[in-house]
Amino acid sequence: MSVLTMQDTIIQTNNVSVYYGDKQAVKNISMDIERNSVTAFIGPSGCGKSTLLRSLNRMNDLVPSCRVTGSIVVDGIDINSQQVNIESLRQIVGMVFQRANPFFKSIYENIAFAPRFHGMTDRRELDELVETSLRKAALWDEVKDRLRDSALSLSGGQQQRLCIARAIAMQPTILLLDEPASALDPISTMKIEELVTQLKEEYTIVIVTHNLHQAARISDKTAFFLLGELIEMDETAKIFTSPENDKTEAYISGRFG
Ligand SMILES: Nc1ncnc2c1ncn2[C@@H]1O[C@H](COP(=O)(O)OP(=O)(O)OP(=O)(O)O)[C@@H](O)[C@H]1O
Repeated sequence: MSVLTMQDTIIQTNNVSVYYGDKQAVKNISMDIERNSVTAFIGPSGCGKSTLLRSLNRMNDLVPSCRVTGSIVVDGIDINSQQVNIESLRQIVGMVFQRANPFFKSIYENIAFAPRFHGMTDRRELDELVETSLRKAALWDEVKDRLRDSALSLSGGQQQRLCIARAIAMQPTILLLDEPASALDPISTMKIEELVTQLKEEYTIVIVTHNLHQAARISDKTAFFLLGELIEMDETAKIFTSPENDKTEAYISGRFG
């Protein structure tokens, strides 16, 4: 492997399995994810996409029955090592969930709350961070005159972009998006898709989606999962036009799932 290739890999999973109690939800997954790319996880419901995604920032730690084996290296750090500080990890690897979950606070506070908690107290610095984060999440123009309004006064699509802005404010390297547009109308979905395409200039994005058209539109690489196994991962164009595996072909052509 060339040095350049190694530098380009920002997430490397090696033989990762995830169990809920005795049940194995993710089976021996080894994959490389490139820096500043969009990778889509696709596959039928229950195939382990979200479970694998959540293991990339140790969100599964919150599930007592959950156990992860194998190694996951993120930006050179073995994230399952005892020494890893989970808060720092989640700062590097931000996450946005299917249902927008803004805090019951103002639009401004949704962005400023965590950075302030982590020590940024200068008002001007916080103002700047709020503006930059909202701009990057393509929400600034819609909310700049109502920053003190409750985040809950925003539409569902705006709330989801606010959650993306909130994740961006922590200056992550990687953004994990778990079906971020599945609860949104087509226009809000389009905005999220445009946003993902812009954000990959600065961040590495891994997105779980049920929407195959969405995966085809916005991702560089696509990984197809079935019953906890990674069946095939390749350039998105290849997965959707000439996949190697018959099961991938059957799934993308709508024959099951
Ligand atoms: N907290 C949990 N406790 C026990 N089992 C779980 C838990 N979360 C997920 N599972 C099981 O693990 C398997 C994989 O679930 P996961 O949510 O990762 O799949 P998915 O591909 O993301 O599905 P979907 O597309 O429906 O969100 C499923 O069988 C599911 O029932």
